[in-house]
Amino acid sequence: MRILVVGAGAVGGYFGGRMLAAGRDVTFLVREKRAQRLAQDGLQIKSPVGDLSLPNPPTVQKQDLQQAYDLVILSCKAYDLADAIDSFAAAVGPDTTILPLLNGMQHLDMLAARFGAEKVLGGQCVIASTVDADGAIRHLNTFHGMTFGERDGTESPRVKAIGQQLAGAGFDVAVSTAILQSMWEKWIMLASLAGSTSLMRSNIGDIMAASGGLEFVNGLLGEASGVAAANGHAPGGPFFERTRKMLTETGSTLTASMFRDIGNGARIEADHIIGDLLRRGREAAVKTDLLQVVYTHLKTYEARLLHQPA
Ligand SMILES: NC(=O)C1=CN([C@@H]2O[C@H](COP(=O)(O)OP(=O)(O)OC[C@H]3O[C@@H](n4cnc5c(N)ncnc54)[C@H](OP(=O)(O)O)[C@@H]3O)[C@@H](O)[C@H]2O)C=CC1
Ligand SMILES: CC(C)(CO)C(=O)C(=O)O
Repeated sequence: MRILVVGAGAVGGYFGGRMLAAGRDVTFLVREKRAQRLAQDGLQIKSPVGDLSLPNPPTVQKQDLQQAYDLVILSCKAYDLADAIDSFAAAVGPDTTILPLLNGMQHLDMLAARFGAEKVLGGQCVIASTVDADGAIRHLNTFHGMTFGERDGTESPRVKAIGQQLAGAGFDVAVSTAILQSMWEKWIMLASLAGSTSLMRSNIGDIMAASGGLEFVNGLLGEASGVAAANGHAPGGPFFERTRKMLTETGSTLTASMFRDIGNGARIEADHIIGDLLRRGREAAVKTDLLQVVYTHLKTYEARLLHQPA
């Protein structure tokens, strides 16, 4: 199976690198600077479950993409999505399947609009990884899983084939018959964690120590869950309880990558993770007051980034 991984960043570099090391036919679609870095230093993964050093990983840039691939794994940030879609379009043929790993949901609609709904799987990954200043992928804990499935919940031959191809490639793989529900649940958790830690400028433990902190996090989780329910994906009881416990744990040092990105002056997925949830909530007349405050806060940060020197 010919696999094109779009982006060799924290997610794509990690999973693509593991697949490559396991002998899968993987090529990374990259932009010029990343291509140069990979040619010079190779793909380096630093991980508590095992480092990898892959000299000369196969890369291609958009102007050289000529053939269709069997599987396109999409791992760009949401703010790069429109550009990435244009970049990998030449790799999508009649039999190509697209497996996106972005957080949020809106990318599914954008991909379906461009390539046809039947080409697009649902997908998500459980990992915490980042790209160091030297270009190496740093895996921050021991979780590394990828889950995907048909959006209509069927167990199609193609998801079985992809599951077989990715199994044994050095990370956990699961084919799901309820991938949209899983994606919504992850979105609820992430929007609540990213929203609260970014707005309150600290970790969950500090928010819990603050007057009104517990009520704020519970309120945000309630709003996000309300939007999901109004969109036909009410969070399951066990998921909700687990998430509520995790997001309200006294002394927890938990933060979201969005909080850390803000600290580093980096770009964030404000529209994809919070703005889109807010929009869907408004359309369904769900209470979204706290989400609105979070969104305004994040958009203010983005406005400030625009006039700060790089
Ligand atoms: N990192 C994590 O722990 C997790 C991330 N996610 C989600 O996964 C998605 C990806 O995140 P992450 O990997 O952290 O992001 P990164 O910024 O680390 O990686 C994204 C990569 O996509 C590349 N890219 C963007 N546009 C193009 C293009 N047109 N052509 C080729 N390459 C392109 C970027 O290239 P360049 O280097 O040129 O900028 C970059 O290397 C996000 O939606 C995120 O929310 C989900 C779970 C965990
Ligand atoms: C799920 C979680 C919290 C794991 O890193 C995440 O995706 C993020 O922080 O952006």
